[in-house]
Amino acid sequence: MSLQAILYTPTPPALQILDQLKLPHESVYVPICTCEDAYDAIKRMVVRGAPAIAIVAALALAVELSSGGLPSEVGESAGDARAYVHRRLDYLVQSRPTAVNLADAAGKLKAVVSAEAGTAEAVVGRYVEAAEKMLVDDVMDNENIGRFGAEWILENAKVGEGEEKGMVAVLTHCNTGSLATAGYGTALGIIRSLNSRSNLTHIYCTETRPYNQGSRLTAFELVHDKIPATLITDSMASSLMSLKSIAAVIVGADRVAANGDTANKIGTYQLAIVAKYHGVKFVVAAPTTSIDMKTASGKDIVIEHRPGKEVTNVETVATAARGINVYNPSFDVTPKGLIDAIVTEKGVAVKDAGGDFGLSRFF
Ligand SMILES: CSC[C@H]1O[C@H](OP(=O)(O)O)[C@H](O)[C@@H]1O
Repeated sequence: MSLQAILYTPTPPALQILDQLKLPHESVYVPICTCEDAYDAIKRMVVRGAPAIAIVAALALAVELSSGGLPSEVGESAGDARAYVHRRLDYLVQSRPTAVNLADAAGKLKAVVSAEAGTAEAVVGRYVEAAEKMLVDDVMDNENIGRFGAEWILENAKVGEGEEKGMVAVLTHCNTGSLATAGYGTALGIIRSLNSRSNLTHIYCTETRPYNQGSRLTAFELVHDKIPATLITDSMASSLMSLKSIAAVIVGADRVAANGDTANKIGTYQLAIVAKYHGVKFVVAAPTTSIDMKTASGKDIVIEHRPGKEVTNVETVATAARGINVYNPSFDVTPKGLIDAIVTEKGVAVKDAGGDFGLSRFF
């Protein structure tokens, strides 16, 4: 049975998320009944992953509207309903700033309700229908990313010879699987596709300090799926690429700027530098919901900084000297020059002779 970060039923309207702060030790689902529940869960990273947080936010409002309808103080007109939906989405978008998926979903949902000229009930109905479609679409997008990414790597990366003819070993960072999306995953979706085609010899996953998405979540998914995998600390990645034949580094994205610069989990940028040095392909897996054509380049991407306790503590145990200052940016930006391919559900973008990814063709 595949792992699911998000459980949703339309009737009765109910949303539950897997508490990722408790993984890998416990698999506990927690109910999300209101936008406040969703905001808190996203902020505290009970649920995380660029696509997953967008879908949880969208469905939380769907459950809130389906369960209790519009609050009495909102009014009964379609205009009142539209304004209320806009306000709730604006609130949810503030929960985490770097991943564009949340703002992208909010913008699309606002457009849907703004186009509904009927009654307040019709506005609510259109919203719920559009939010539910995001859950379904994300899985299909990830399966397409998996297929396109596996094909590109096998055609363009250093594949094995002899006994490992046509096979590849790859490295991934953070968690981009079923625990970061509605299912299957983006970068991990490519890895699942390589594995299902029997073209994967091994995957190395980084621990991904300080939240440990790699050791706690990606390792959990790979063991669950019985995919041959090895966990390394973040500091081992350059040595691994110097000693092992790694065909590609495959990572996710929180926000791909219009020029291809990519914000992703902290530590991604240094992996791209090391990959370039060792001639290893560097592949970004990003649904078009992670591409922000309104942000020109990486320098314009807001980087979330998180509490120092994520660095000084492992769960409740303090491991750092009390009183030390902490620098804890949750993301960094990899410049487009270090990226060989951006794999979307609509196809693979590579740079032209002028260094342009031409991402506008996907919109
Ligand atoms: C397909 S998930 C994309 C992206 O989201 C993760 O960030 P976080 O765990 O802080 O939500 C990570 O950067 C993944 O690469």
